[in-house]
Amino acid sequence: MSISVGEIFTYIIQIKLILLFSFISCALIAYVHFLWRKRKLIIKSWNMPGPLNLPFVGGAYLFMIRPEYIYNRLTRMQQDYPDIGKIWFGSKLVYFMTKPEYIEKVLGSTKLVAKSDFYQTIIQYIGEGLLAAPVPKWKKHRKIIVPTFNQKILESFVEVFAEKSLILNEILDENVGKELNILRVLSRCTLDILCDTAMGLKYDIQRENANYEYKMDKVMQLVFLKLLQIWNHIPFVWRLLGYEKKIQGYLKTLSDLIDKVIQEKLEIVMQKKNSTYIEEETKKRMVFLDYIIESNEFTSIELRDEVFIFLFAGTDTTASALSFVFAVLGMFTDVQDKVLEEVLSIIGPDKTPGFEHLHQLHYTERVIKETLRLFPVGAFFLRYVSQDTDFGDFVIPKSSHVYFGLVYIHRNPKYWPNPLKFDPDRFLPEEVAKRHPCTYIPFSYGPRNCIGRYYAMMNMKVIIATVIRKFRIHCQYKKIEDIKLKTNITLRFRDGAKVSVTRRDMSNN
Ligand code: HEM
Repeated sequence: MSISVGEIFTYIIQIKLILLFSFISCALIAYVHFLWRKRKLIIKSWNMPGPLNLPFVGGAYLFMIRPEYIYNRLTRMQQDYPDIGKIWFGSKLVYFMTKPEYIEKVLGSTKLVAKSDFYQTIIQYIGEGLLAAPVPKWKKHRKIIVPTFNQKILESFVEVFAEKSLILNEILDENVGKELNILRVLSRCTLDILCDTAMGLKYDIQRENANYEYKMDKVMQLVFLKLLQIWNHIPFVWRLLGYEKKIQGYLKTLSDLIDKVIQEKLEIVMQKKNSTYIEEETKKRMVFLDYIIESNEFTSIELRDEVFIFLFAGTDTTASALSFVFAVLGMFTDVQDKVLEEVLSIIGPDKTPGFEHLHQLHYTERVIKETLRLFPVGAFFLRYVSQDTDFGDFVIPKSSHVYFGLVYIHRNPKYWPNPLKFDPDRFLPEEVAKRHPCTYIPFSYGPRNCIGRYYAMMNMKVIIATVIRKFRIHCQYKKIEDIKLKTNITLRFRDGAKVSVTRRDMSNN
């Protein structure tokens, strides 16, 4: 029996129709299943405003744009839905809030300390250190780590901040008059400082050319892409695009540094154990890594994860914040002159900055705070809502997530009049007292806030004081509006910092 060409054609059409029908049916069943599984969240969040959600992807289609524009879109979303809004990101219900009272309710709670599932990507590549750790581990580790940054220990770090800032000055001196990649120079400096202070190991990272900061930046860019571009959640697509190979390549160099840090430290600890005489000096220099090793509470993987998270959270953030401070000082010469004047009057023209000086640098501190208001380098973070939480007018249901985007929170005209004006006096104590504490949260807020905030402030003051006495800082941007932002987890200049330095003639500054 022979089959005609026409019949073959009809069969093919029929098979195609069956396949199409099966596909649509499967998609429909999957979608109904999704709606059924998420019914409680859907019903409870029904009246909350937010952008249009499409089946399967929710509002994630909004982020199908060039990565450098994603943060702007997130900021616009906060602006479009004042106080609070919601978006479905795939199967995740995410609230974004800007009203300080709401923010306080979440961040101030001792019950809502879990990080959102979005941190799984951080865990996958950087590990389960404090920043992303699940709650039981976080509680145990935070209790051990907090005392390793107490005032006495911080005080002993000032000497290192100053010593490493002098190397930074040498590097700046070699680059006088050139437009610098200031973020890179500062990242090397803060990494050098962190290895010496928190890890107790002396390296010469500022002079070495290992490019740790470059690779860390790349890792963060890729983590950010994986977080916010939903197709990257599919492992096959992520690999196909070549991102897995790239990120593993960058991670290799960072892993080598972490292994080196831990290996050297363990050797020192062993030597100490085997020696009957422990020098007073060694005892005095016990720091973060010594304490966590000697606590015997960390497995080798946990130790590695904590070192990694501190190398990232403690260096990239501070360097990024400083790069914005430098840009601001370069843009507003009157502010720069006032900072210099304060540094000269409190520390003097040549004296090494000491702990006793730092709390007297009031104006410098206000400049740093105002910079962190406009450029909150820990640009966003998320929490997981582990129980229904009543906000009076509405309830945020269990199993949803909350997104905090700091640029909009810090530039919200409702709480910050003339928000783009750079005005350090917003941080005079009497002005601060007028505001709700959650209008300004550069170091987050509540029990899971930044563990290194005092360290960071002291580190920044020493670096600024050291640099400003030797160099005049210049920046090509003229006003805050000119600085376009992007983020790779931490905040960055979209078009570079455009900062340069010239030597200061101290006879007329
Ligand atoms: C200007 C500098 C810094 C800024 C703006 C900053 C900002 C932040 C923010 C916003 C968070 C909360 C992140 C989240 O909830 O996901 C955080 C957490 C954290 N920061 Fe910082 N940080 C800075 C410097 C540092 C330094 C110097 C260290 C360490 C020496 C550090 C260590 C950490 C750690 C370990 C966490 C996680 C805390 C926890 O979950 O318990 N940070 N930081």
